[in-house]
Amino acid sequence: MPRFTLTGSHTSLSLDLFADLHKVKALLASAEPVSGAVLQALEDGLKKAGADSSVKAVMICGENGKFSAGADIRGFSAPKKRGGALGPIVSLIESSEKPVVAAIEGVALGGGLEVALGCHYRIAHAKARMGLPEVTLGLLPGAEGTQRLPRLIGVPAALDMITTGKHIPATEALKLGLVDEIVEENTIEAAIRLANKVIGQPLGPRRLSLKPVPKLPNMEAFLRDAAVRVKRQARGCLAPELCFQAVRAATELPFAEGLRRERELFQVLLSSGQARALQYAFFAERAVHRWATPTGASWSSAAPQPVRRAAVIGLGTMGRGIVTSLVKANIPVVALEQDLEYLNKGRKAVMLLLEREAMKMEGGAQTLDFHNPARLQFTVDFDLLRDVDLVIEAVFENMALKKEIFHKLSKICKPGALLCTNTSALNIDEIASATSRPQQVIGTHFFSPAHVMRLLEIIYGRHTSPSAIATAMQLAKTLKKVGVVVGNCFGFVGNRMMFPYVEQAVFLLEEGSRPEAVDQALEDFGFKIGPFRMSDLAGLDVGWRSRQGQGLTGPSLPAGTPARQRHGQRYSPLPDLLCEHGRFGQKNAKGWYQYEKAGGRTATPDPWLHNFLSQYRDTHGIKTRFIDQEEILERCLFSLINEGFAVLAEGIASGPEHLDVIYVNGYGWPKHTGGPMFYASTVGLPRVLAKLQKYSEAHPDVPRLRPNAFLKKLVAVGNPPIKEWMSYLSQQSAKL
Ligand SMILES: CC/C=C/CC(=O)SCCNC(=O)CCNC(=O)[C@H](O)C(C)(C)COP(=O)(O)OP(=O)(O)OC[C@H]1O[C@@H](n2cnc3c(N)ncnc32)[C@H](O)[C@@H]1OP(=O)(O)O
Repeated sequence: MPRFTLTGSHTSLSLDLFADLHKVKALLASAEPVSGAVLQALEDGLKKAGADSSVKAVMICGENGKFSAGADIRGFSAPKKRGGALGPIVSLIESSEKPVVAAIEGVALGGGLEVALGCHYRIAHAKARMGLPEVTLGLLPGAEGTQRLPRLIGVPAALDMITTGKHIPATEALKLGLVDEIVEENTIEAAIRLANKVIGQPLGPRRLSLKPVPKLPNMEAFLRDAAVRVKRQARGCLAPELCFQAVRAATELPFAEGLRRERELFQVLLSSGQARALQYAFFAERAVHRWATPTGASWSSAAPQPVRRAAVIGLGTMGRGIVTSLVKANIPVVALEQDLEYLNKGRKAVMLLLEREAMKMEGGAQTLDFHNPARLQFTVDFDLLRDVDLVIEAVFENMALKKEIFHKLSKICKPGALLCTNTSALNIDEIASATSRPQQVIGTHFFSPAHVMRLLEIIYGRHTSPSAIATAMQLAKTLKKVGVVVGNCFGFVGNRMMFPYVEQAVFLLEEGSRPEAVDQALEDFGFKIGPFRMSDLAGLDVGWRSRQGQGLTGPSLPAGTPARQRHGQRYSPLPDLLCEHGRFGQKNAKGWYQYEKAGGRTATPDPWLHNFLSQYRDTHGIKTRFIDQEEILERCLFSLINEGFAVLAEGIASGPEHLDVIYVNGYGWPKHTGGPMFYASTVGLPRVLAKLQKYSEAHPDVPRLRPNAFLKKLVAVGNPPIKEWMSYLSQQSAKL
């Protein structure tokens, strides 16, 4: 059988849409409008195969063990490039009079999977992954995928894949009927065998466009529930809802009309700002992986050390999540606590988390081996840390305690061991000063719950070695997290930018707003959870202890300090007062809201709090005023963004995408806006500046509302695109 592949000897066919990753990257470097050429080559190839009577079947495969990662994402924002041209090619494949078999190895994603859906048969390697991730890029599968997939695997499974964009393993694809066969050995040979077998068999039943969408006994009810679910999960993101509409069209319209609807919806998404933001977020995540420090260290100059065994100190909320994360990544762990009581409590909690994770993984290829002491050992004996490659300290935020632990580690651990501190704000250099090896001390700031949240903020100190940074970045990858390398300052990047945001939220309460109004505005903007609900969840006492430590409240506050001022700046004692009234948040059923019980999750507005706020305003002579949603958003978001410019100007992060990746992955910032700095670029820096100026004039005692000099400079030079921002930072003003 003559063989026609998309790749191999027809190398030109493997370009762009059908490229393996290596090729996609190569393409990006070239200015050639290759996509059209590839589509043309495909069309020509198919026509040639159709016209050649010696060709009995066609096999489509990828190159270098990968079927296709889909369209070149950068192409969506390129001028004149419009998606959709692939659809007719997929139709052409399907209408072939000779059987076409897709041989799927590696990945078949997006347009790649849509090509496979046009084929009459699909065969996949057992390790292959498939998906329609367009929704994660703010799009929908616009090459007829929303109409073919439901016909093949049914509406519930298709809707799930298309609205979440998840990649599924070949084993699951086989169960769903997405592929006809999976093989452990050579996929291409197996595909050729299959093609030979099906020559001469009728193709009609294999053409998905001719199949009806499988009926459900309760399709209407199913779609109604699904619509509500998708909308709730989308939280303001357009793509999942439009993906849903396209799939619903498949259930209501004939194939050709469904395609028209798919194209219309695709165009709406393509021209939306959200698609641009989500595509920016895709590349931002990859950009932060290419870390560099002011001294020029990077992957190319620093090799990560292997982490064969790790230790975690402290089994509180963070430590438990970190242990779970390490076990899930198959790294043997020693978990250490200060005494047996804490150890037993921690062990129980870790085991519970791991049981739950094991249940989630049931039926999958991987299993969790955590009952074996060689994989997970609980101890109170520091000596067991002698031969670990890496230690993560996760005790509570107390500098003296952390220094004591690091001093001990420096004496006990083997010379090459990496010493990590899971602090959310404390000075890495000061912690490192307690050791004899500051080059091996690094901050690894996990986010709660640590086995779930994707972000790992990696903080280098003055003496941290490049290899320590590379090891921490490699660890992030092993833990399936996104590591972001940042410099050392109070709160690092994430929390430092969060301070002004929370500060504004509380000031808004002083001036007349309510927690539920502020939370609602920010949740409508797309945050997973507003600042007051978040603070109740985290526990109000955490911040209270920290402020006491900083001398901002509590017994060490000098007598006569004005209630609403610290160091000459505006300060709100509201959060302190709530704690003094014994309101610590969810843990004791009252905080900014009231809850059904201690540990309850349902926040209800609390008349006590409303009354307390009006008394507070009376006491301090504050005239209550109505604060609209616009002011809430502008003050909270723009003050956070303003701090972001300060972070960039000080060289704490090497680019705005670092800040965006941190916020999207660690702070619930809505990804479809790209992150705070990308959002600022879409709002327009002149507008951000003007608003900050306005609010700063109204609140001269709030320094964090004063527009940062870097922001002013960017406006002065004409509001350049985000990718050019860093070039306007003078060498002198940046540490980088
Ligand atoms: C009408 C026609 C419409 C078609 C719709 C589409 O096809 S939209 C595109 C759908 N495809 C995707 O969303 C896949 C995106 N890629 C990935 O999920 C992952 O890259 C991967 C394929 C699973 C591989 O992951 P891995 O961790 O191994 O590598 P990286 O993610 O680091 O990627 C390596 C480099 O390749 C670049 N890249 C990958 N896919 C694309 C792509 N589709 N377009 C452009 N570039 C892509 C990626 O950016 C990395 O390069 P860097 O230089 O490091 O940025």
